[in-house]
Amino acid sequence: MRDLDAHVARALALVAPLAAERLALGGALGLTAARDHAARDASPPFDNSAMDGYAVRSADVQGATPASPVVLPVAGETAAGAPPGVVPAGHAWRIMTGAPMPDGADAVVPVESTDGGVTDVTMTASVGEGRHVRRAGEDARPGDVIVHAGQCFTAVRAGALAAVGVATVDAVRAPRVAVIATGDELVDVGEDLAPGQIHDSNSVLLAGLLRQAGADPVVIAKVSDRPEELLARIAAVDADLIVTTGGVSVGAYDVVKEALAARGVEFVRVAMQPGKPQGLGLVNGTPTVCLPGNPVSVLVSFATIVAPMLRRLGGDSGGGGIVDSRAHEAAVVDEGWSVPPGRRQFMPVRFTAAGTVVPATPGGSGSHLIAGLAAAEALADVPAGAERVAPGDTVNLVRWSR
Ligand SMILES: Nc1nc2c(c(=O)[nH]1)N[C@H]1C(S)=C(S)[C@@H](COP(=O)(O)OP(=O)(O)OC[C@H]3O[C@@H](n4cnc5c(N)ncnc54)[C@H](O)[C@@H]3O)O[C@H]1N2
Ligand code: MOO
Repeated sequence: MRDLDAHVARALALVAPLAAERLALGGALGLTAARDHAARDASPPFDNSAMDGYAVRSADVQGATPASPVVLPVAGETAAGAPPGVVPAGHAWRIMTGAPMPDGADAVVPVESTDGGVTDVTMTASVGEGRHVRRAGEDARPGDVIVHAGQCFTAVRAGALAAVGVATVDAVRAPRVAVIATGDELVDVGEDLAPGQIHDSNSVLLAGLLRQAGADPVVIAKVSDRPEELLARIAAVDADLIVTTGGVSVGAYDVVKEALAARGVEFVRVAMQPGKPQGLGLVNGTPTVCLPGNPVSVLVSFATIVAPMLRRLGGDSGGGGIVDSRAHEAAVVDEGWSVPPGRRQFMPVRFTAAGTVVPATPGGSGSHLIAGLAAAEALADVPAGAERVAPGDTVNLVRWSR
């Protein structure tokens, strides 16, 4: 059996980063930055107040207490969105959160420490210089790199770029992926099941996993166990990656193996559970991954083999391992389970209220337990050689979307 890391290395050797394209910021969500993206504007763009209150020269309110308040005339006011005013010495300036500091002021007295006056204001607390003032550029200065090449444009990073005035970005285009489920037993969800039939859930699962990973599932198809049908479907595909499910094992009707073994795909057994039977190769020049049919095996194979390929296609330079090298996570196990001999195990787990993990499906690791998988929040990555995972053990976690 082939070691999983060796298999992933071969998978990564099949793919190379795709070209970049210029996009509006909002259209780049989930894609990878093709270059560093720097701030155009400062954040904050100007000195402004962190509080509703009064901008003052801090020296003018020194020593103010409830017992000996300081009274200052109010020279004017600024709301957020208005240009800054000018506060003369010995005066206060009414100001709202986010409004620009008036020239002359160096601190803000919150309204709670005043009587809220509009012509004169009584201050019952002093403030130090700079208090409650948000300085221009303290968050970012023009030219500061906000998103680095190779990082994903997440919602948070898009928000950060918007704040510093970046409206257009260069992103690696989304990988175009064809999903082909195989099996005579498959019918679309929404249709009634005749005896022996099951709903094609792998297509739905894979298309969703691809979307969540920032890829574009351009083909979502299901074919029968006839090799000609599979080959015709593949011949019509224009994609960066083909992912098939089912038909890779040792059964009499293992269509994928039958059709693709002589066309560039190598079928191997990988030392993991689930997901042992796997195929990998170039079909008509297109990187092709053939996953087993069991739905839990599909999820595990996606997280361990397909996701790193998508990251490489998307230009991610981050190591190319199973897990994004910057996203390691671990958890303590609350309820143990057994581990198959000689195979690295990926157990679907869910979190307890205490932050520990337990198997997501009662009874453990059946690779057909797709409905039970709805409770899963992560995969516990258990090294080969362990006999059991016991309560109190720490396990590494693998996620399947970013
Ligand atoms: N004699 C042996 N039998 C099996 C072995 C083995 O080593 N020796 N390995 C088992 C393991 S492990 C796996 S995993 C499966 C892999 O089988 P295939 O990839 O050939 O997949 P199928 O036989 O086509 O399907 C397996 C299972 O999954 C269901 N399935 C398939 N496609 C879908 C779909 N699109 N949506 C939902 N469910 C699907 C299918 O009905 C089967 O129940 O082989 C074991 N057998
Ligand atoms: O290796 Mo199979 O993938 O156990 O279900």
